[in-house]
Amino acid sequence: MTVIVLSGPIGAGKSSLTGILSKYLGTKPFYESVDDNPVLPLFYADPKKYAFLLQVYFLNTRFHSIKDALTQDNNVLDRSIYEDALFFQMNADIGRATPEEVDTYYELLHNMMGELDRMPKKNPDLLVHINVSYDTMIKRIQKRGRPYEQLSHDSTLEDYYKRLLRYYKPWYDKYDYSPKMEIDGDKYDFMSSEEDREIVLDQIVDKLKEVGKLPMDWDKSTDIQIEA
Ligand SMILES: Nc1ncnc2c1ncn2[C@@H]1O[C@H](COP(=O)(O)OP(=O)(O)O)[C@@H](O)[C@H]1O
Ligand SMILES: Nc1nc2c(ncn2[C@H]2C[C@H](O)[C@@H](COP(=O)(O)O)O2)c(=O)[nH]1
Repeated sequence: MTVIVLSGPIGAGKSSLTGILSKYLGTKPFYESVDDNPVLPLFYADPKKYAFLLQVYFLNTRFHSIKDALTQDNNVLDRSIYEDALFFQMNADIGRATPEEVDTYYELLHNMMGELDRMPKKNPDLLVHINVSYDTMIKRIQKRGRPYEQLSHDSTLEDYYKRLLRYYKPWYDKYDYSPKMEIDGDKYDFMSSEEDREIVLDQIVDKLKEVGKLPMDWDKSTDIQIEA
């Protein structure tokens, strides 16, 4: 079984690359709950009131996805559970959670991570992190068009998004649950450019070979079989 998780800020291209990668590798994609998430619009309308509820909602759905993913042979998840605390910590730091909510959240997270430790596969095999600049992030958020995420909807989101990018750098540097790699999301348009898509897929395949999850002689013409 091979588990690949994507990470990166809002609009970085995680869901898009999850779809591309899982199709390419012949594995199952797992997406985080966004369009069917009833708390997300409430959070953007009143972050202080809903930050804790949203975090618990996401933690719960991420946990479900991980459990589902572990019943499949190989899979790609569009966001890691390890980013959960990053989001909540940032929201707490800007006063959107009470100390009691912070304590309860960390206790819950700790309990859930403890459950993960008991699962047949504790950690992913590879984390693929998509780096984007603020400008790219905003362009992609606009392109995707969820109304409540737009700067035109709420100008304070500029500070929120810039802050989020600042939290990601140390988070990625510290991440050590699995091998990891970065994709340059500013440089490669893996959505519209076939050439860029190939470059990015090659980078991921090379890393999977390096960490022993694909045979060294594997190439695109071979039947796609991720090594157990
Ligand atoms: N590398 C890329 N180049 C150009 N457009 C992209 C790229 N990655 C994603 N997009 C576009 O940006 C938007 C956000 O991508 P998405 O995959 O939903 O991001 P995320 O899941 O990280 O929030 C979508 O409209 C998608 O088509
Ligand atoms: N407060 C939090 N917001 C979160 C979290 N995970 C995702 N999100 C938000 C950010 C986006 O508006 C939306 C989807 O995220 P994408 O990166 O997939 O675009 O959900 C979280 O843990 N806390």
